[in-house]
Amino acid sequence: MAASAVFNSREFDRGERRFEQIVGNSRVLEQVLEQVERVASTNSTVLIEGETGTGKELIARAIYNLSERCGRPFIKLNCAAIPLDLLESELFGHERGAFTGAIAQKIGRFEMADTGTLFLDEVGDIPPQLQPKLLRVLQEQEFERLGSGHTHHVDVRLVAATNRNLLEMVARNEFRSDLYYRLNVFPILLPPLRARYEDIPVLVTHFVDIFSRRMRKQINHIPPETMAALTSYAWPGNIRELQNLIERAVILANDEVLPNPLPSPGLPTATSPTASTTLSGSKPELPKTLRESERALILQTLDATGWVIGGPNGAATQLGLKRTTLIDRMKKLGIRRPTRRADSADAFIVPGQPGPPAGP
Ligand SMILES: Nc1ncnc2c1ncn2[C@@H]1O[C@H](COP(=O)(O)OP(=O)(O)OP(=O)(O)O)[C@@H](O)[C@H]1O
Repeated sequence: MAASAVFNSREFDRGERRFEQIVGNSRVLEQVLEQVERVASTNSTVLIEGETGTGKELIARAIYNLSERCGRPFIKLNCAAIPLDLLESELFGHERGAFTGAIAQKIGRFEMADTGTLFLDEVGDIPPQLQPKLLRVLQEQEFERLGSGHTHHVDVRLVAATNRNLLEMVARNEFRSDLYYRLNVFPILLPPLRARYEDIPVLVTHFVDIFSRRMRKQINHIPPETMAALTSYAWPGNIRELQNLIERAVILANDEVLPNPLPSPGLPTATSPTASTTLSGSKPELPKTLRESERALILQTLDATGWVIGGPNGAATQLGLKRTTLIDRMKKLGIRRPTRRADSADAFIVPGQPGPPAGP
């Protein structure tokens, strides 16, 4: 596809093609991949944190692929997808007759992953009553199947992922602190797509390439205004949402031109409930100039962070900027915190019009 030649992707430069499936050229992604390379060869537990759709599973597989355990089992379990009463047996297995319905012996994921890697997705969803058992297997590498007194010894490397804030869960007594510290040996934070918007053009061309080939459709042109719109959208569903919208755009494409899959402001949103809303639920604007794109991105990020500028979760960090640089840009772009007008509970002063300054 012609467009992929236009947007140069650093993934093609990575000499050893160690991260073939991971596309992006932002500094933050580079830093994540540096951490992956550093930890992969060890046997240490890794905790991958990030919003849904940011690529946590891809990172878990990359750790496995670069590790000495590559070629041995890679077993995955999404803890949120299994009913709570079945999770224990799913993890540790059971003997026949261990509970009503246990008509045969079952091997659990820890046993399946022996000598290899276990990827526990949504680890924050492990219920409190199971957490001590998980802690034990991580520390001692031993466990018993349900309904059995026989202790099994395993050699399993754990990679866990979560889109929840485990530290806050610890503070609320929903997650055991000893398990948290055991999981948090080597944390890797995968930032949301809106905090690495430099990755968007290469991801767009990557997915256009994949879907156009799959659908045997030629796409030769991505109009700059389409790319600008995609680059300034907040992507609450992250890369998964981008992937799905590009698939739709390829289906809709005519004359080898990729249409803008984001709904226009004011149009009905039936085709895409997520694509049509920002994190705050407002309609995305489609900027035409670079200045408008920058303004839209800053506004969306401020919106998503509740107008908090500083701190680890603030807009400046999310945008990869120093706090003072962001404040400076906000002043130049006339961005001020929206506020309610005294005469109407629902009316807001339009961002960019005079209003009180943003929060810290
Ligand atoms: N950097 C990337 N380059 C190419 N594709 C990516 C990238 N990151 C994510 N993807 C793709 O986006 C989709 C979502 O990624 P993945 O399932 O790894 O996200 P996740 O964070 O594990 O999501 P969840 O929290 O919902 O389980 C997958 O199809 C994955 O291949």
